[in-house]
Amino acid sequence: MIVARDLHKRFGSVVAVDGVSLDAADGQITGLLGPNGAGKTTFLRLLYGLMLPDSGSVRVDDLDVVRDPLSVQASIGVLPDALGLYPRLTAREHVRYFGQLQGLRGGALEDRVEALLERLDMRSIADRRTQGFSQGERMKVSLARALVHGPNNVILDEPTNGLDVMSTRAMRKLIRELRDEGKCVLFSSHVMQEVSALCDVIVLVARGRVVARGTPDELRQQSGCADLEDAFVALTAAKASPPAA
Ligand SMILES: Nc1ncnc2c1ncn2[C@@H]1O[C@H](COP(=O)(O)OP(=O)(O)OP(=O)(O)O)[C@@H](O)[C@H]1O
Repeated sequence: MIVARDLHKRFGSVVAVDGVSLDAADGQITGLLGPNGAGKTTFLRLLYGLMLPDSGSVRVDDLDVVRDPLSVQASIGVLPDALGLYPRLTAREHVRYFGQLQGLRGGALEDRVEALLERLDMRSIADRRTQGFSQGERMKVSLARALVHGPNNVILDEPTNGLDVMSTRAMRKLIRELRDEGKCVLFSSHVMQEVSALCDVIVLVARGRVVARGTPDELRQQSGCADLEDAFVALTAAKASPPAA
C-alpha cells in the first residue's frame, strides 16, 4: 500500500507537484492520469524515493520513504520513465543483477530469473546483449528487473509508451495479474483509454494538483460528460482545486 500526503516539489520557479495526496490500495490498480507536464513522473519519483519532496510524506507498506529507504526499496518495484539499460549486459544478466542487488542468491535467484523470463515471454532475447533492443524488448527487461524480488508494490511510469498493440495487450494482462495477486499497482499515463481500460481508481492530475479522482463512471458524473475523453479534457481544463478527501 502506498500513502502520500500533501507532497510538494518545485524546480526553481516551476511547481511540479503542488500538494498531492494519494492512497493506492493493495489488490487495486490505481491510475495516475494527466496531460504532458502535469507532474506525474515527478510525483512517482517522490513515491519511490528517487527525489526528496520539499514537504509532505510518503509511506509504503507503512514505512517512511525518506527515513527507511532501503526497506522501502525491498517492497517496491519500479518501471521508470527512462529504461536505462546497460548495453553490454544480456537481458538475463540484467534481471540477475537486479535480483542480486535485492539480496537474492543461488537457486532462489536463478528460479526467479527463469520464472520471469518465461512469464514475460523473453526466452528468445534472454541471452542477447540489450544494445539495439527494440522499445518492446527494452520494456520487458526493465519490467523483469523491477519484479525480480516479488515486490508488493509496483510503480509503472507510462508502461505502454511506444508499445505495439500486441505488447500493449500483454502489458495490460500482466498488470491485471499483479492486481489479482493482491499487489498495489500504480501507473501513470496521459492516455485516457489506457487508464480507463485498466484502472479501479483514476487520479486525475493537472498543473501538479489532483483535479479529480474516482472510477471512470464517477469521473463522467463529476464532469457532466458522457464521453470519458471529454471528461478528461473538461476536468483537466477546470481550475485546479485542493485534492478531494
Ligand atoms: N529535474 C527537473 N528539473 C527542472 N524541471 C523539471 C524537472 N523534472 C520535471 N520538471 C518540470 O516539472 C514539470 C512536471 O514534469 P513531469 O515530468 O513530472 O510531468 P509529467 O506529467 O510526467 O509529463 P509527461 O507526461 O510529459 O511525461 C514540468 O514542467 C517539467 O518541465
